[in-house]
Amino acid sequence: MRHCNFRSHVPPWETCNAFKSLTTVVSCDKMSSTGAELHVSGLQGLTKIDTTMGRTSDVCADDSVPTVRAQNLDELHSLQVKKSAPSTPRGSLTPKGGATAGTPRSDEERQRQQLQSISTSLASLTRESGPQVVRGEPGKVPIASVTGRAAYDPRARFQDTSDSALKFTHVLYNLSPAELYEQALKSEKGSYITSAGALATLSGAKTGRSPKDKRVVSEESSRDDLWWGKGSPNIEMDEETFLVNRERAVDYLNSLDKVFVNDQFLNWDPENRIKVRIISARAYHSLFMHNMCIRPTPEELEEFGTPDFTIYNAGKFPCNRYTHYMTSSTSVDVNLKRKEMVILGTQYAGEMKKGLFSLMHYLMPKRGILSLHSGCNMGKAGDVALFFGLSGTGKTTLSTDQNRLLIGDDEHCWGDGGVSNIEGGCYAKCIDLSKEREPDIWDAIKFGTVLENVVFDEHTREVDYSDKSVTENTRAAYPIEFIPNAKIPCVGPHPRNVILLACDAFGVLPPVSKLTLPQTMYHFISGYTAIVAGTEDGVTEPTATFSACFGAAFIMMHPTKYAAMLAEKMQKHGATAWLVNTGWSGGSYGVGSRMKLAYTRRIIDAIHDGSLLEAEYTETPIFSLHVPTAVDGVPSEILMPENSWKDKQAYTDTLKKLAGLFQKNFCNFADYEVGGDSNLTQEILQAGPVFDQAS
Ligand SMILES: Nc1ncnc2c1ncn2[C@@H]1O[C@H](COP(=O)(O)OP(=O)(O)OP(=O)(O)O)[C@@H](O)[C@H]1O
Ligand SMILES: O=C([O-])CC(=O)C(=O)O
Ligand SMILES: [Ca+2]
Ligand SMILES: [Mn+2]
Repeated sequence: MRHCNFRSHVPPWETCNAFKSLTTVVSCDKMSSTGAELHVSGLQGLTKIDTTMGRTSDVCADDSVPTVRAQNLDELHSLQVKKSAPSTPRGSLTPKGGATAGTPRSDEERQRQQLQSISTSLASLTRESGPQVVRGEPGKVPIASVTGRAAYDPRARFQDTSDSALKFTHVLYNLSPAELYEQALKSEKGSYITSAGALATLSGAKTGRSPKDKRVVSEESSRDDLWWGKGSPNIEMDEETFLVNRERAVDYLNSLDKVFVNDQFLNWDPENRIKVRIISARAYHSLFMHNMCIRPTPEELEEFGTPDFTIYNAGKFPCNRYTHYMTSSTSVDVNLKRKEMVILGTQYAGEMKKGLFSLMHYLMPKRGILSLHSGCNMGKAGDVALFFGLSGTGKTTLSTDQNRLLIGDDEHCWGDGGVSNIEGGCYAKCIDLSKEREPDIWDAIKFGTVLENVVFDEHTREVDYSDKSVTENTRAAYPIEFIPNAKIPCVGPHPRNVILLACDAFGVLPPVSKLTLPQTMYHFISGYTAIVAGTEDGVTEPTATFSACFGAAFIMMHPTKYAAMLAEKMQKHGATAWLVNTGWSGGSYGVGSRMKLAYTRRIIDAIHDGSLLEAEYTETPIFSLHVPTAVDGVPSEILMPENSWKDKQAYTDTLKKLAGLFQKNFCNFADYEVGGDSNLTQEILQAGPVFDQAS
């Protein structure tokens, strides 16, 4: 038998058995000469094919399995996906924010209201009343739709001259993690499933936040409450310019085939819960926020109503640099009066998380509730600890503790009733993550978790957590219930211990010290940590970072406002503060080494169980820190830093250098007046390092 020519087009790796058997059956002779004739004769009616092929009926088909109940493939596929059933009968709830309070609503009415609300969120000048929104993916039969403008004013329908006004906006509303995985894998390059089941993704050109591109609208409702000027994270923008950026983001979102909408909550304290809506262009962003914010139950979602705050995340779409106030292509803009935030030119998801945190730093203190950049956990006996610290100092690592209940890893509120987590998830650093050292975080990286900017094996999809090829800021975002001993609801009583974390790359701060109240205020306002800048360039000198309230990038009011609230609450509830150095020991970066996590954990254990409070203390020079002489499970020689440094002169020089940096930084706050005078500030100032520059 001769083979056809087409056979030779097939690359050698495709000569599988199936293909071979096909080519032996379909011979060239039939293809070239009789093929056309067969087709023609087929039109006239094919002779029925004899399926018995001469066999007798004792050889039969395998019908031991019942056949599928479908007439065609479409029908078969429709059997696969079952419609979600509502978990409560409609109309059985008393709506809080809904427009139809008290009256039962039909499914359609409820969906129409939901879409109307989304359409209103997406209103821009091209359509005034919002776009025509359709629920569900483009190409699929719409589940429900509302026509934005036409619904308000049918006469105005033909006055629009913009194509975008005529276009439908497809809304993927509060999708589940599985649906978001599918969306990401289908349309977002750089989406992969890792061997553990997490969704690996890239955040694009930005792998961290862009604080210099953050703008806050100066308007009459909040202007006088906010902290402006030197040291403040609030760089001013006017209302008009905000609208220019808002329009740009909304028009971009509406130009897309589909947008993702998340309606979720912030704050586990039911009295102070905030409803947020996040409109974004990527499944990655939707899944990230699904994990990080509090997830509404189906019943709560039904009654969601109008959001208290809305984020428009245009992600990769840049701002226009010709726009007033814009100094780069990235802009993250907060408008407290409009209750909106616009993100242009960055896909880093942390902008949304921390943008909402800024909002809480405004809303909560106005209600007498302190917002905190801290982790929080609780012992079995109900003893709560807060962990403050700048990025990378150990909030997530140390609040995730197998012996304690996790309330939250990053953002909390402290009110009259105790503490509450603002978020519904955790955002852990993953660089050099190991199962042995951080077992709970390791196990939380599974189906549903977003893994940002990690590197993995192309075949096994096994993540290499030591790989910094994309960035050192690799991250995992997972729902808090992925931690087995999470405390749900994420609330707790008043804290007993307040732990200030610093990663001191100078290696001169003791691994642990007990703070007086003025010292606590001093270190809280200072917000110190030291990172090692430019390791790639061979620069080994640590750089001190001071960030007021351990989160200057997120606070909205003057730091002393938060500090005074902290002092008042600590005093009232009898909390003890500690300064824990999770950074270097035995010398600065390059000479010493990072504190063993196991030692830090023993120190934290001793704080929790109350034993450290009973310890004997000695005082350090210059910083006057009270250092315990012994901690169970920790070598005593590392407790006083000067004992662990070989070069004593280098230790003293480095200590003075750091003290000088503290003093210089504190000058920014030294003459700030609280309650009409600066007495409090003076007392706090005296709790800082004291030394003679010349000696
Ligand atoms: N002694 C130590 N104590 C705490 N963390 C340590 C220690 N040694 C090394 N580490 C590492 O330092 C990192 C601490 O990061 P972590 O995620 O806890 O930061 P964070 O304070 O939560 O910051 P962010 O606010 O950015 O989330 C982890 O990667 C952890 O493994
Ligand atoms: O916001 C981020 O990108 C990460 C974080 O928690 C912080 O920086 O404090
Ligand atoms: Ca963290
Ligand atoms: Mn943080």
